[in-house]
Amino acid sequence: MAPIISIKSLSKTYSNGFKALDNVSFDIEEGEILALLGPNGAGKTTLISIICGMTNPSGGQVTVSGHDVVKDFRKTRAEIGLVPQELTTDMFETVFNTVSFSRGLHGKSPDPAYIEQVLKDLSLYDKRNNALRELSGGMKRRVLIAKALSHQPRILFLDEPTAGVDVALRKDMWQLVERLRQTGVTIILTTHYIEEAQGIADRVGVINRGKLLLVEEKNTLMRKLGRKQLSVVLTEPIEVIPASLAGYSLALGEDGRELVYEYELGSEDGEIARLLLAIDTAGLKVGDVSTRQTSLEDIFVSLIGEAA
Ligand SMILES: Nc1ncnc2c1ncn2[C@@H]1O[C@H](COP(=O)(O)OP(=O)(O)OP(=O)(O)O)[C@@H](O)[C@H]1O
Repeated sequence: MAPIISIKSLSKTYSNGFKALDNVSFDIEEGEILALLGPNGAGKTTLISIICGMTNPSGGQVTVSGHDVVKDFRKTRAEIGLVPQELTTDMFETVFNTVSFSRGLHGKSPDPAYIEQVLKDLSLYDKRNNALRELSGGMKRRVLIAKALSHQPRILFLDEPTAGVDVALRKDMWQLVERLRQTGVTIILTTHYIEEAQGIADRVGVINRGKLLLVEEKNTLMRKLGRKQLSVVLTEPIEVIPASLAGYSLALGEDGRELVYEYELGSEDGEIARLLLAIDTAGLKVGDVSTRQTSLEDIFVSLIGEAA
């Protein structure tokens, strides 16, 4: 199947000479959830702005459903909903009118029943006749999402949707993303809450200083770069690791009570049992054992560190 979004050799140099994107190429498949990760200033918003036709690229091309985002702006923009980081709209307008108006801007005929449903889905229905200035920060965030969904887009961009929102709203947002995924909407999100991306994304892209470092299936990435740690707490401290355990790459904790063993995911077949037996044979008494798995955040931090 042809990708829904295709990005080829995309570059962006701002008028002040700053290169925000450098030769970025990748495809986005219909129906997937892609998490774009990167530190502040990496170029994520610039990339999203170009795909949404709000910023012109300096080089390269982006197509949405086969249409060029610059030449066929109206066609491509109609397929996209964008949830920006901030609400910039008339604060005296009501919630319902704001969202309805957004639908009209994308050239769709009015559909009050659909707008009502969107407001209900986002727990905004009770506030439909309130002016935006009367809403809390969290509710304004919900209005941003309602606006982005007002014209039934096939693609939804969420730029930092959960930054600065409370736990309940974050949960609601991820549930909404999950519901939209089930209806076949393609979702691209940026977030600094990497553990949330780990939970919801099908694929992960990492951008740093305008360059795409990788884009990969989340599970493949976790398998390739993920590691596990086994921590064995001893009842009595030791000064050195016994020679009989030299075959295992063990690290001894500072207090001499903890042996840490790192291994690759998927390679644990029988190895842990052998190690525990070897520890016992070496005369060490085990008080506690625990494991820890590398998170997407650990992988992200090491990727960004390597690229620095
Ligand atoms: N209009 C502009 N003119 C000049 N430089 C810009 C402009 N817009 C963005 N930049 C610069 O381009 C770089 C990328 O910015 P961008 O907003 O795309 O990053 P980001 O990855 O979205 O960051 P964040 O996570 O902080 O939102 C930054 O260094 C930023 O200062």
